[in-house]
Amino acid sequence: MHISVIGSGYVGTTVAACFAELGHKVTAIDIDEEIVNTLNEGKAPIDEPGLEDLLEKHVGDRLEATTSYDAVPESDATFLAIGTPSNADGSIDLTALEAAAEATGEALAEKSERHLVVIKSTVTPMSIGDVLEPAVHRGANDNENIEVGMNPEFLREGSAVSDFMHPDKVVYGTRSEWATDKLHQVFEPLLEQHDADIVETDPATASMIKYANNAFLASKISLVNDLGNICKEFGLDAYEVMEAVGLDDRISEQFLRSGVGWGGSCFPKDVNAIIAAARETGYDPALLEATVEVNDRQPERMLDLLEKHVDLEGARIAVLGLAFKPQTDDIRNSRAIPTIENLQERGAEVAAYDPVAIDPMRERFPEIEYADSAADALADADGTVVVTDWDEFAALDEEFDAMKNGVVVDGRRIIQRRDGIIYEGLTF
Ligand SMILES: NC(=O)C1=CN([C@@H]2O[C@H](COP(=O)(O)OP(=O)(O)OC[C@H]3O[C@@H](n4cnc5c(N)ncnc54)[C@H](O)[C@@H]3O)[C@@H](O)[C@H]2O)C=CC1
Ligand SMILES: O=C(O)[C@H]1O[C@H](OP(=O)(O)OP(=O)(O)OC[C@H]2O[C@@H](n3ccc(=O)[nH]c3=O)[C@H](O)[C@@H]2O)[C@H](O)[C@@H](O)[C@@H]1O
Repeated sequence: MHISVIGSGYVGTTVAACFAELGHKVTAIDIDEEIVNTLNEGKAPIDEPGLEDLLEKHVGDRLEATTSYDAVPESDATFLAIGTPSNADGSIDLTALEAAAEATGEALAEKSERHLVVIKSTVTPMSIGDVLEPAVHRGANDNENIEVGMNPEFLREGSAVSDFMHPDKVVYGTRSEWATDKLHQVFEPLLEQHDADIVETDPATASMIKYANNAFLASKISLVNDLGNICKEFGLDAYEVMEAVGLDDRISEQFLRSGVGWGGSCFPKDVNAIIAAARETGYDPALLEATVEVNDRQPERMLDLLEKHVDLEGARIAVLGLAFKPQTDDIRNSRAIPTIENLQERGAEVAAYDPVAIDPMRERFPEIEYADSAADALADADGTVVVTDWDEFAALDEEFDAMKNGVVVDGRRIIQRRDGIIYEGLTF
């Protein structure tokens, strides 16, 4: 098959490279010329394990990038993987996706065979029928050969290629048997090599499945954090408790790591978007609001613990970890951001370190000190907080001896307790 993929960010580039690996001819389309040029050199515009190998293998052969939508009508199906950020009130901002949907429609206005346009972006259920389908059809001058479907994506940053190639489920959100068959032709080569459940449903339900998935995972972590905070008050270790709880198959051992909370480009925006969409209907999503509230409180709790041992006014505090999770330089909604803001409000001087995420954080906080290593950040520090669970922090040992006061508040349960430090786990 020939597939066009509009948008070459985290999802679009991964999807395009993986479709090529599955044997499809792929045209990747992005408005950003720099991204297109990078892709056509066989290089990855984002840092994801295995992605550049796939691009090197397929660019110039099965995979080509361009800024032009001309290849859209020549392809058999088009996937839209455009960002869906938040408005100031948390609701979904569809501006970029709607523009791309309309441009896709325009490219298909003269097409005389049936063509499937698939929304890959995460969008609120009603926005497909209310905004995106109308945009495609408006662009296509109501060409009746064009149909819109939904195929949500569940990959994680840091393991995007592997997650795409080994999904638990593939969701086909369509309005006709023809569209379901078309989507199945796209995924058949993947499903031949990997056993995944196929869910066949309508587009709105498909997009709600995506929100429910992310809301469930974010709420699971917030629940674990709430229980973890209670454990801490009782002097108990939430990790020991959750290890036992996770033995229950109905709960599962995954996503039970308590600490400073969830960040990233998706959980915060998606939980807020579904809350805003629910409120628009008049429904008050009380549990999801609590999910956000618990998450927002964790950095402050971490600093309250620190302040039990250190007067933060004028103190030098090392912040270990700036990325929203390990194996990425992505700082979007990282828990390091409220942690640093809060430290500044409390009068502390921040010495920050991360193996890869210093440059993006420097743009956000140009005024703080960035250390070249964890050891340098710890030197002469009055205290340290651990925000990201990078493996290299687990190996820290005598580096703590260079601290002025060896107070360590561990937001991720990654630091080994040792003599000479005052260790406080956030939930343990
Ligand atoms: N990042 C992730 O791990 C995941 C993201 N998603 C969802 O996938 C969607 C895309 O997310 P990302 O890939 O992270 O976004 P991104 O911001 O990394 O990439 C979007 C790309 O679209 C391009 N673009 C914007 N307007 C365009 C237009 N009119 N025509 C062509 N290209 C255009 C931009 O230049 C950019 O390269 C979002 O809805 C997100 O929620 C879903 C699962 C995982
Ligand atoms: O919609 C999306 O974009 C994606 O969002 C998440 O993926 P991602 O944000 O890349 O990363 P996760 O591994 O889920 O971690 C998210 C946050 O939760 C935190 N987390 C995770 C697990 C845990 O037990 N505890 C915990 O605090 C991480 O530190 C991180 O800040 C989902 O896991 C993906 O399935 C989904 O496709």
